[in-house]
Amino acid sequence: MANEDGGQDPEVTYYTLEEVQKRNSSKELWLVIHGRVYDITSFAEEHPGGEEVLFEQAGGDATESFEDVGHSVDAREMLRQYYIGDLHPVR
Ligand code: HEM
Repeated sequence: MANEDGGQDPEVTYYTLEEVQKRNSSKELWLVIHGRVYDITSFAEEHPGGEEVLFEQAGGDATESFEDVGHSVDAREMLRQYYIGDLHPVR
C-alpha cells in the first residue's frame, strides 16, 4: 500500500488496473482484494467455492465479493501466498 505520505514503497511491485485486467483467463488469473494484487492461477481449481466465481472476478477488483462471502481467517491467511504486489495508487 502507499506510504503514510502518499509515496510508494520501493520494496513493493505496483501494477496498474490495466495490467491486472489482462490476466483474466485460466492461464493467468489475477485479482485485486483490498488494493493488493493476487496471482491465483494455481489456486483456482482448488478454491472451495469453485473456480467459476473466481473467473467472474478475474482481472478485476474482487474485494466486495470476497467480503460478501464472509471468508474465514484461514481463507484470509491463504491470500498471503498468492500476493504479488499492490495496485498502483491512482493520482
Ligand atoms: C484468492 C482469493 C480467495 C481465497 C484464498 C478464497 C478461499 C476460500 C476458502 C478457504 C473457502 C472455504 C471457506 C472459508 O474458509 O471461508 C472459500 C469458500 C468460498 N469462496 Fe473463496 N476465496 C477467494 C476468493 C473468492 C471470491 C473472489 C469469491 C466470490 C466471487 C469467493 C467465493 C467463495 C464461495 C461462494 C465459497 C463457498 C462458501 C461455502 O460454500 O460455504 N471466493 N474460499
